[in-house]
Amino acid sequence: TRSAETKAGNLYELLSALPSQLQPHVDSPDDSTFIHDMFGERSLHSLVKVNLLYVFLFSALHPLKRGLSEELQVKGGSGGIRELLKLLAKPHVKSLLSVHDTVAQKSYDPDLPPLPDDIDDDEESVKIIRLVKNKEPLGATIKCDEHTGAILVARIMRGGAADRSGLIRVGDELREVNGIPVDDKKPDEILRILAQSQGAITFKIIPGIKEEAPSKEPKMFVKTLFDYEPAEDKVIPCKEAGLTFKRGDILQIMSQDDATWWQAKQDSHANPRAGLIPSKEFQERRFALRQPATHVFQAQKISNRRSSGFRRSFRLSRRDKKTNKSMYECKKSEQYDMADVPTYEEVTPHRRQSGAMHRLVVLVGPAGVGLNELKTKLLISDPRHFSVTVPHTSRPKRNQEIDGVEYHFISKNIFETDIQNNKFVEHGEYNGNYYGTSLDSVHSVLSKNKVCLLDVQPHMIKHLRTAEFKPYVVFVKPPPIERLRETRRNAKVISGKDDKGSATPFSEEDFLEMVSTGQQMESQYGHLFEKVIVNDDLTAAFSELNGALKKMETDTHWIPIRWTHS
Ligand SMILES: Nc1ncnc2c1ncn2[C@@H]1O[C@H](COP(=O)(O)OP(=O)(O)OP(=O)(O)O)[C@@H](O)[C@H]1O
Repeated sequence: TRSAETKAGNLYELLSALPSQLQPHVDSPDDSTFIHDMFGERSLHSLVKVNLLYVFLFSALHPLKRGLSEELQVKGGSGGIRELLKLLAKPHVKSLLSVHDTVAQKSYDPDLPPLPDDIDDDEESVKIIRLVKNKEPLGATIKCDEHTGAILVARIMRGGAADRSGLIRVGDELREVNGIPVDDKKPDEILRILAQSQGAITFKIIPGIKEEAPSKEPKMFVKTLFDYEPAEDKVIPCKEAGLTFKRGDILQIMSQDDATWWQAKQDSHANPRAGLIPSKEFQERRFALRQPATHVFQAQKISNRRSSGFRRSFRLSRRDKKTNKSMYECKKSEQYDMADVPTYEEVTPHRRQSGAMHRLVVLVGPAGVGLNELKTKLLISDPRHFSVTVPHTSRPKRNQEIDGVEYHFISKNIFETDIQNNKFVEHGEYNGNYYGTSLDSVHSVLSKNKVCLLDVQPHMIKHLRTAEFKPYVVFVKPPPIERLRETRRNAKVISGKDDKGSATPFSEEDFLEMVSTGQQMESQYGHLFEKVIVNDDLTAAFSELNGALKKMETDTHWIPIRWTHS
């Protein structure tokens, strides 16, 4: 027994070491937890122990397998043998060994039922299918044919149990489940029978005439631009078959055969089973039907607040500290654009080739959140790598200023023509003069192979989303108000209401506005943000931003596929 225990001890060690040995071959955290749980199971350890004891008794004492007790008795009376005889005579040891034998001799091959003999001649092609059902759903949906009333397989979920079996096809007609005829039953009742069935389920099926051609569509990935919870979707044909996702998740589209319900799986999950998601067209349609009145109203409300809450400046490039704030009002239309219903965007992995132009870094956030502070820190940290644009203005040049350094000075007429010709990313008016950031000024930074840091109002992002700029949009978000009060105790905000642009400590109203504007921006434009950084502790926020930008340059990121074929 000691030797058996030593073996068992070694085996336990082996069992406990296995999960970490297997770790490198396991991709998903779910699988890793499963392996840990399985090898850590006490019942598995006990089984090993029983088996070893058995093996020890019957192979170590070989050839005494039969009539072991008698043989031992013949051998006579050492203390050890007597003890072993006593042990073997105990009823629970006897039952344990007989259980072992029963289990070891059992055949676990599926036991298929005989073919039913009542098959009609014209039902030659009937299929009897037996699937063993575990906790996993079957991965098929059924429907009642409008004309014939037959129960048909409506959909096979890619990667699900039915799909993997390869035995059930879309269009197959279901005749019986576990011997129960289904032709007089409604799909709901059949689903109930299926849900109640444990273990093996037998289906009698008439194969559909049209065999489903295996899909040869190329792999398509999308970034989701909205949150989806099938349990809350009143029209999904089968809630259990739905796929939950959060805005920003990357999904692989497995089937678009159905115009309303696509099949997709989470790219990051190892689970091969697809789930139902609303198709792009369907989601757009129902969004449009649901929203019209509220959206116009919301857009109006937001744009009223935005004149102060969404303000931005060209402060970094200016030397004149006195008038460096809120110099212009936004002129572009900020109406909600119904063409931009956020559903899915087709994406593809992208990695910047060394030496290739950098992606444009677009920073957005509510006024006062710290965009300038973060930008300045980046510039100081590596002035040869990061840069900002030089803005244009129609105001007269001051003595100490140099054209092309603080500003590009141009006349009001030229400024107006340039506006007409869409030469500006953003422009505005302040004290009777125009100010603006031109597209050329962005090109100029990028062509020097520098990372261009540009802060804009969030509604401008969509104009920058081009193959050339491949913008990497960072949203700088304010922390909760209690943290703002704490961290900004000594900070100054340049008041937008005050023409002199004097710096004053943040007021409670500034904090409230910052937080609420931040929330509005996130809910309206969040689908366009690639990175969200909470500017709580400044040093932490800066290092997070710096880290994200390094990754942007070296790692593979998902970008819209339309940016790759320009
Ligand atoms: N994490 C932080 N902790 C403490 N103070 C901060 C933090 N971030 C920014 N500040 C301070 O808040 C003030 C406003 O920051 P900053 O000017 O960078 O904001 P902004 O977003 O550029 O504002 P605006 O859009 O109005 O120009 C500055 O005094 C800045 O030093």
